[in-house]
Amino acid sequence: MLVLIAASAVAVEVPMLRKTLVAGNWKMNPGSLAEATELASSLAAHEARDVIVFPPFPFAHAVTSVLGGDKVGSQDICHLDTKGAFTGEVSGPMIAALGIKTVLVGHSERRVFFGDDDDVVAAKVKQTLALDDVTCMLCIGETRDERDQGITVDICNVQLSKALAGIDAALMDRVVIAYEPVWAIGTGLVCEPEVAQDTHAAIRTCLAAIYDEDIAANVRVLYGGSVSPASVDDIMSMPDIDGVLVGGASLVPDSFFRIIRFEDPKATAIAEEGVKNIVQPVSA
Ligand SMILES: O=C(CO)COP(=O)(O)O
Repeated sequence: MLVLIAASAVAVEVPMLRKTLVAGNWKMNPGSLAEATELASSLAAHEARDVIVFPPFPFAHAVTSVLGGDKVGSQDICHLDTKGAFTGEVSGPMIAALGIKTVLVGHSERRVFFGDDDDVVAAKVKQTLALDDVTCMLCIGETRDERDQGITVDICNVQLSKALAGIDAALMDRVVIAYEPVWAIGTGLVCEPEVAQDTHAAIRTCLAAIYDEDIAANVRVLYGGSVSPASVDDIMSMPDIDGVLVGGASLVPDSFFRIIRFEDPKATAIAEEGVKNIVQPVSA
């Protein structure tokens, strides 16, 4: 994706830069409200980049008070467009009432342990995007068995196509994809950066087929699965990886801070290239 910048009466091309995003999925952690607010408070000082944390529902209000709704996400959303007798469910409007601006949908733990199939995931995407100004972070990814069978891209394509069925192109600026190979989650087995890059590129190809090249180039695609301070820089050096969705390491402040401060060679290179282009002299 290239954008035109007018400088000194010439239009020069610089690559479009997708904004990076680091997200921490706390899952069913930490064990107390005091720990949750302490974790949130320690993060409040680290605002250099886009960062979002997903606390458990009962802690969401307190964490939002510390960090603000822009930096807090909901781990789930009810797939139904209603209120009423649905014990344990949390609706979109309830989430929005907290000022939360991002909802995680389709995490493999929801798919595997709580039966969120592709239809439920699609309904949750719809409920999220029906909320004003709320982003849907849609998780997709293959199991070990599916990778071994060589069907990783097929699985991602099916999950993407089904989750986004009926979602208008105009809403895609409120969708972030999180590619999380199931076998890499919580196992310490990070997907090799080049291997993850191939899948991210395939995800963009799929988005281009569903929508168009522009949307494919602009949607942020994050990687998740055993991301750590040791692996984040290599992962983030890949051209189609725009951020990371972190589980375990997001609960350890020093680890998460290091992840937030990942080295960003793409931004540096693009910034330098942009400056070079913008100062290029006008030829006679
Ligand atoms: O599932 C994840 C984030 O949603 C990844 O978890 P881990 O970083 O603990 O592997």
